Amino acid sequence: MGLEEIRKELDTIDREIVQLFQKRMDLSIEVAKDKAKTGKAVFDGKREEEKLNSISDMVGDPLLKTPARELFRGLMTLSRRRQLQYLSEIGHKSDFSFREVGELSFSGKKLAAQGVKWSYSYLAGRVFFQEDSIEFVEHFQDVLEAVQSGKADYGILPMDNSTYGMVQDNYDLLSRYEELSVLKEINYPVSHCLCSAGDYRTEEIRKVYSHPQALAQCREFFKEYPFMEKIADLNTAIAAKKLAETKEEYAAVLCSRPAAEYYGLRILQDGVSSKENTTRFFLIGKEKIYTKDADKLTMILWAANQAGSLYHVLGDFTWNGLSLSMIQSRPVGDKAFSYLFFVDVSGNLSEPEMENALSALKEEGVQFRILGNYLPCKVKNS
Ligand SMILES: O=C(O)C(=O)C[C@]1(C(=O)O)C=C[C@@H](O)C=C1
Repeated sequence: MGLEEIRKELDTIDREIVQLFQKRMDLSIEVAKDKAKTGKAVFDGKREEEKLNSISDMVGDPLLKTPARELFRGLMTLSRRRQLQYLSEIGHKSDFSFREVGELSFSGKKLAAQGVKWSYSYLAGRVFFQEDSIEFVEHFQDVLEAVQSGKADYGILPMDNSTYGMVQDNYDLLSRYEELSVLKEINYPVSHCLCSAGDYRTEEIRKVYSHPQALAQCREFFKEYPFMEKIADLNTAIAAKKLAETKEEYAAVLCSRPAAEYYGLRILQDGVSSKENTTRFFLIGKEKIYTKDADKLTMILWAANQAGSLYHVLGDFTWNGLSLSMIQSRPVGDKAFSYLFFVDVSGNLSEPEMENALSALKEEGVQFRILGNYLPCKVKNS
């Protein structure tokens, strides 16, 4: 048989497959109608497992058993997706404990930020809050404690940096505060300058103080000056404030330009970090709310430690046409080499696609927590 002939036969088979596929999907609606009456869950794991086993028994070629299982798992996922779509069309809503609100209001509200004035948390917080509504705390955890206890209405935390990656401690912290949620993402351009208390040239500096993230974001700079000792501090602006007080000789800090100016330091070099260096901050609140224009959702997933579980979980998003922009893992802690996943997905909780994807996860018994559904905000370089 030549290629032309083979293709003709493939076309005939595909036509039959499409007809059967349509027939199967029509039956899915009938199943959904029945389940709407009886209240049975869309997902029936036992039935799916039995079906997959009988499919692999039916397939003669051992090499085709696993692909056939995959094909039918896909078909049943589509069937569930169609059923959930139908159920949401007839008014069945899932409760994800988040409420849609008109808009977020920050006026007259207090924001907790780590550090001191002109820290990057302060600068990012200033995008939405007046100077006198920002209260400083010492550690990142204190930010979450302040929101949890009601001492502050909101809190701000750096989560990721475009040069150095995730702020692991803050992801770990956020996973532990179940009552809190993410209300906004602020992408703030971060440009560090090297500054000292005295009149030095860059090559005379022997010690550089800053937050470990800032020191890491300037690693290209340190390659040129390997003799400089890098010393971690709680915050870039705290380091600047301390140096202004101690006036330590041949020492410098990496901090924002406004921090250097405010604490009266001398700028030896500006733009030490890369031009594109941007930090992603989360604005944290206590209410589980989202706005109509929210188009990004962050969640934590606990995927079972078995073959393909993460693949199937993520499949629920792709099957619903939702794109994943980030996935990062963190150790769970109490069990060696057990991980949870932070996932960013495009979409809004009130859209059927999102509702369907999350309902599918819920029905499949996947453990997850929505951290927030928000509209990201990008601050331009000043
Ligand atoms: O049999 C059912 O209960 C269905 O909903 C149908 C179906 C399928 O497409 O075969 C889909 C979802 C269930 O998890 C199991 C099977």
